[in-house]
Amino acid sequence: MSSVLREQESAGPATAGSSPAQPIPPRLTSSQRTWGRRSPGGRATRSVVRCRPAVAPLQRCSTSAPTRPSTAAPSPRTAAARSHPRPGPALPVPRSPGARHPLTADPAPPIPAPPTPSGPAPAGTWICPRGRLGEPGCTPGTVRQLMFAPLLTDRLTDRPTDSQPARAPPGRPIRDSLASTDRRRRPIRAELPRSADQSERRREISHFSPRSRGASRLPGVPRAGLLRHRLDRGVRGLSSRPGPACPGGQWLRARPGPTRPPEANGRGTAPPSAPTRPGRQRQRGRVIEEEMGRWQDMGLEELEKQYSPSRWSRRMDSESVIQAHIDVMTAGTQKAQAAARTSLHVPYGDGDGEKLDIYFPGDSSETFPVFVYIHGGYWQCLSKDASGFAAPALLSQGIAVVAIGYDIAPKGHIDAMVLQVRRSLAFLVKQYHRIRGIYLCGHSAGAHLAAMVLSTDWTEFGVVPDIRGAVLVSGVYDLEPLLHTYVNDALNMSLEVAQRNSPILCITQAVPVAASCEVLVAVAQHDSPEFRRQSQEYSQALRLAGWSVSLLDLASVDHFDIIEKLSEETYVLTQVILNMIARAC
Ligand SMILES: Nc1ccccc1C(=O)C[C@H](N)C(=O)O
Repeated sequence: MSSVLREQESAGPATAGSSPAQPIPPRLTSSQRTWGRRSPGGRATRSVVRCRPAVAPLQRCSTSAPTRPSTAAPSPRTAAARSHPRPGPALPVPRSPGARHPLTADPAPPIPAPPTPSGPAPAGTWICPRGRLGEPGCTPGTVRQLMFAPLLTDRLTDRPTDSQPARAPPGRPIRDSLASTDRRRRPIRAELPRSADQSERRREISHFSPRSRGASRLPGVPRAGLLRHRLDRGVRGLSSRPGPACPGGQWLRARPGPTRPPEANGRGTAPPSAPTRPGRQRQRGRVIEEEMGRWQDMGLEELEKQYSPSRWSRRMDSESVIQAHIDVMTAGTQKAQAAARTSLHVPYGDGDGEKLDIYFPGDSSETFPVFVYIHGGYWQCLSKDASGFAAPALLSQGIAVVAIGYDIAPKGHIDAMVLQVRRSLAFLVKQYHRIRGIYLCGHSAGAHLAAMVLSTDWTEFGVVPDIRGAVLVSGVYDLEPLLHTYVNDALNMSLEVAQRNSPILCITQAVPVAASCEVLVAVAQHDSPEFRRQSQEYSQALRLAGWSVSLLDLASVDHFDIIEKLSEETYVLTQVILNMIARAC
């Protein structure tokens, strides 16, 4: 181990050197473990699993799952991404037993035997193997529903590369502010051949999913051109009181009003009460159907609401849910630091913010998988000091945790943040030779940064991190809509910056080895429709580029507790991550 990474013994009694690193224990039945695996030949699988943390009564589940035809035509945006100057991540990592990692001095350890199935899945586990629903491993109460991603076409347009930020003139929808570029754009359909099998599946899905009648997509995500989504009424307005201080940065709070003058950062004004299209409402608190358009057609007020995750939580009001999030993440991290052996504030660069925290599993003398967490906070809030909360659940399974720090805005610029997280990974790989695979995880803005890491050309870094999995939780993958919201006040992105930092525009064609990196895109039921759409479209685009991707729609959670609960060993996402690591080890 490099001296820079030598552990500082800050271990508490619980884990310090006590338990030897255990191989990740089996948690799922053999059929369950096949969930999300790659199809023969390395083609990406496509699966959307809607799941519920608690055991829920089985509604119905289908019995077969088609894979995307391998002859699928790439979307124009994917095609554009392929010609992007950045080449795809090449991950030439030997996986055979006894092989040497090209970047380590130590021989790679023998690959442990896959976990043996032992009994039924833990309560609340919902994982469904593709094509095996209905088999013994897929028991009533474990599966809510299985759906397939739709073929989203309306956002798959080619983009201008203007360096001028877009503006929304007063009283006009965002779309009008894009007129100079948008009118030149012709929406290009990226439909894939639709087999009879797929049509059949859509019928099955709508039959089995009464709450998503006729929709073969995530609820809340638009059908091409027209969004018919359901959401609870009772979205709370925001208080005008100033919010609590946000550790690591300024307080983030969406303003209720859109009355701001046009500014150089790309935001413009919008009508004070830019109406969304009329929706059909039932009673307060009950499910409604509402029609909305693309983000370009939204008024600024609606767009700000869509990009204010706290306004979609059903647990608390906007300010409370953010404050609770900060508190929970910080307290969880402190608890983890008190119990684990750690190396804190390890510099990976010269900048003040370029530090990372390492949490070591009980026995770190052997090689171990590393879970690298990139925090969220809209690139303006939180820090690595609130990023160790998931460590206890992972350390106990022999997985090290690394929390990455980066310079948030306004000090940090989005280009710099992307570079920092890339450099932090390169640093880890160069400095520490006992890493047995990296599993990236990012939440919200951190998911964006993690997604940018996936499209890194590592040649300029001199190393190729062995990224075997990526878990992208409630992320933003197309930054352009943010240009028109309060989020860009601190980020100050131009259209050009937003585009070159939009993962959906940087997707690289998966090469066979890169395809062995499993990507899990997770989104919360109570994320906003725009967040949900972004997750769906990004996962779809990755899949079309040959990546192995699963889209996970987590029921009964919002933008914040979807990640907070990672501190719980029994939480479904924790189980998915453990399972992903077990499969890849
Ligand atoms: N993702 C976060 C993580 C931590 C703290 C805040 C956020 C936010 O997104 C704040 C945003 N202004 C909101 O209205 O929800």
